[in-house]
Amino acid sequence: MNPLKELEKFGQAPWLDNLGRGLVRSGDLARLVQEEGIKGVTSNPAIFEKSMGHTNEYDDEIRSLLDAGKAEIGLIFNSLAITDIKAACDVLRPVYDATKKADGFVSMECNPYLALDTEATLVEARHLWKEIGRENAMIKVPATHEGIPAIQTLLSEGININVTLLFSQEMYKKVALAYIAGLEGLPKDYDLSTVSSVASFFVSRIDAKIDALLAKKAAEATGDEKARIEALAGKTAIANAKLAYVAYEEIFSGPRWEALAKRGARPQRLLWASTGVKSKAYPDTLYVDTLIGDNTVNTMPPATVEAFRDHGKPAADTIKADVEGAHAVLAALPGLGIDLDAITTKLVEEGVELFAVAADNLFGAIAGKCDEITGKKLRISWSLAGNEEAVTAAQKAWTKAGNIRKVWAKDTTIWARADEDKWLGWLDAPTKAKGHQASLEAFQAKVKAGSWSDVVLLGMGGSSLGAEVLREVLVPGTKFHILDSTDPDEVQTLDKNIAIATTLFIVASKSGSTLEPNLFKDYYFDRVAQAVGKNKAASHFVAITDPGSSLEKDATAEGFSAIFPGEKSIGGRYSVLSNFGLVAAAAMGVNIDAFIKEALAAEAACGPLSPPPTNPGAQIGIALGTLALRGRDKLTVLASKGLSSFGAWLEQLVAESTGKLGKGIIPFDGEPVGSASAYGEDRVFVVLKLKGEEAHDNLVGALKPLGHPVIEVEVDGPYQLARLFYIFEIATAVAGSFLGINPFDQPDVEAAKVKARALMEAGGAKDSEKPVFARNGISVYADPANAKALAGAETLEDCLAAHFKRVGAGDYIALVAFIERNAAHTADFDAMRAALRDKTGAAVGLGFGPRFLHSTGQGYKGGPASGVFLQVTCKHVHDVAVPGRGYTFGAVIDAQAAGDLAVLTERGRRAIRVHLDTVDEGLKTLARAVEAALK
Ligand SMILES: O=C(CO)[C@@H](O)[C@H](O)[C@H](O)[C@H](O)COP(=O)(O)O
Ligand SMILES: O=C[C@H](O)COP(=O)(O)O
Repeated sequence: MNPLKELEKFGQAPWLDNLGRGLVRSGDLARLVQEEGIKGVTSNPAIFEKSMGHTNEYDDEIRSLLDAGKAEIGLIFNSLAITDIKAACDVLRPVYDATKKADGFVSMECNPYLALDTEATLVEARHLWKEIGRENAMIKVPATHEGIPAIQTLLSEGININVTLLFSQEMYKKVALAYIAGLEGLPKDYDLSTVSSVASFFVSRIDAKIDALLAKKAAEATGDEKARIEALAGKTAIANAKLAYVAYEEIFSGPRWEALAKRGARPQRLLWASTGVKSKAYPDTLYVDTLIGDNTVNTMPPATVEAFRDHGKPAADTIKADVEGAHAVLAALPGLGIDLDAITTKLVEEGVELFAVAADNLFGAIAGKCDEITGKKLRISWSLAGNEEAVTAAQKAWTKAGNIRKVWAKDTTIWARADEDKWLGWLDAPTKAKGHQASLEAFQAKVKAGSWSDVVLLGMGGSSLGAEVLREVLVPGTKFHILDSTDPDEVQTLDKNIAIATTLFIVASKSGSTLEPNLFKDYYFDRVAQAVGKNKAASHFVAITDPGSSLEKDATAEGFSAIFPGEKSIGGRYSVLSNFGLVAAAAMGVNIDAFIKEALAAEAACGPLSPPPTNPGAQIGIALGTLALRGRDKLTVLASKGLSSFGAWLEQLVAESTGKLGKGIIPFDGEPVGSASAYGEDRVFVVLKLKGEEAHDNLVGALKPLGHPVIEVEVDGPYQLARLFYIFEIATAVAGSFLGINPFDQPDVEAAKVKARALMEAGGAKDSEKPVFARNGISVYADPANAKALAGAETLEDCLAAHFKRVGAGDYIALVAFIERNAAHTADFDAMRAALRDKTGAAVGLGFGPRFLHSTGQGYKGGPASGVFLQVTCKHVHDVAVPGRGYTFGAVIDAQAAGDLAVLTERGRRAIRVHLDTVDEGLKTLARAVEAALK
């Protein structure tokens, strides 16, 4: 007779420790059940890793899940695994029926990441039980200290439990008692025969550990002692199992148990797991032959099933043989310095870890499959220039610590343990956007029907930069304008470019209280009222603002045509995939459905179960964080034409998120490209590329051999912009963890705002101090500390030379200009940036005020003290009054410049101001002077 089938006679059920789609589909499992006497199936993360990660058997289901928009890795895994478990349950159902619910079970393990979390295990186990929906399923919960209470609770809810990762007698007893207590917790009239449980006692792993120690001891011993030690090899695991069986017989007898048995309860069977031999020195059926006993299970890997069927030795109660000898084996260990308790404790820890690693690999493999099936639309390539090891080690550490899951669990311990958990609403912003896609599309239709000649978005920083990128990348040339400057020239330029009577205005401000958008609103409301009449003006206005903000109140009172809510748990710079970007996108004619789909794909790719090696956001963040700690903290953005606007948004995200407490990654966007040798040792390059476009390829090619780290991200088309937004949000949050800061506050933006407000209240900024230099309509101002550095300077060139002479290794330069942001001015500054970079070797940033105050301004003031600043202000020849405020835009921008400089100098930063009486001409003179100063 087939030895496998014979086991039944001796009360043991052979189960198969394997599951996969092919096994079920091919009919092999049914054959094993019908012909070979297999009575159950166990699965675990390592088993699923083999079947899902290394076959194509799941491709069809993955494809249809992806088509249905279900791209999250955990969701895909659960769906694939549950399909298999259900199918296997159906194959085993005849066994379940024939044995009157005593056998025929299929086990699915709870997510191993939850092994040390009672509450999460409960949620997961209940969910799996419900989803599988089969009476002959078992949910596997590990026998950790946290697992035991969950096991008892789940059993008391009538859920079948396979208790896994059991190694010690002590834990086994706790598990058996938890089973009894669980059954006792069920209602008095509950049919206890419907609840089943097995206690999976692991075998071969114990021998693997102990034998190694014995071998060491034997090597040190001689003669009889050596022989005695050698004779112990391959004995501990079996001895341990024998004693567990003794405990089993004790626990499942006596009055407490009998009371339950009378109500139909079945004893919790001991299941021998890990029964494939690990050492070739042992017979391959060792852990079956020796562990046969009444009411037991042995779950065997396929090779052991085959071996036992071929030459197994079924016999009655081998488990009960020589219990004395088993005691003697275990008693001999302490004398050899082997602490079995310590080893079994370690084995549980390792078991949890091993399954977590298997899950990492499994989820990574699923992520890889998804990319393979959909065709990877976002590709990352690296050249880490000597930092590979550090980055890989960091990636491993992040995987091991489960830090991506911690990000999603809003666990503040990975940042600065501040209030980071309150600012993570952006993590599932794409999912939420999908939920209100219809309202966005309705708004889009309304805007279209309105036949507006122009749409203008009024806002700052996080409320406007995303919209700017959306316009430039997705609908370039559209008459969608953005105003984010208080410079009177810039306001007037916009005025000239729009038809005021037929323009729709979107006032965007999360807080609703930011000065600039409120001034813009007052100004344009007045202008529209003049053009179309006071009572019609409000119909030309829409607001995007957080619920309860002052802007919401004003917009409601004034009767704006629509008010879109922001979300309080999403800070401005993380808000582009919420209404702040999406309402703007709708207004400018972006295909909302296509955009949200791409965002959802990124959310899925960066999800909690997407481990760092396959999680694009985590990968970039870990690299940026590691590199920053190694001195590569000047993030230089190089982009292809179609993505050239992305850098401005990225600058805000990175600088405002990381630049604080004297630390930070300082971003540089739009710096004119130079020769590879012009870049310092403190750079890290992020290259953004739209497929088919070139992104400074020659420079990038030359940077790598010079040892500069380069991270290249290529996307297939413009709509993958949504992925870039999301991935860099994750990357920034992850990089922030490396710096140990809170990536969601912006303490130093406020400092400059306070100063500017105080100046306005005091009647505006005034040049009370004597300039250090003044000639031909250009004057240079400096506070006493900075003036010292300019001492003796007689010309503008002298001042600049003395100022920039202070730039040292690792420093950066920032040109901050409170003048109109336009192409001509940018070109003049670009010339200065290139010259300064080439001469000093420092990274050179450019920011137009007040726009940059809501962006890089945070990093400049709060980040490392390595900045050297040149502020440029100008005289306002044609100033513009802000209605109802009693002051002009010119006065505001002057106060903002003065406020910013005051904070910089207060903090001891190297900063001077150059004031231009005539901006266009003055700027050209300044550019020439910079050039001359560097000679
Ligand atoms: O379901 C169970 C135990 O309940 C099994 O799948 C159990 O996890 C496996 O037997 C073991 O993980 C296999 O262990 P090993 O052979 O890798 O040491
Ligand atoms: O980045 C955010 C800006 O400081 C603007 O803030 P706000 O949206 O509250 O107006």
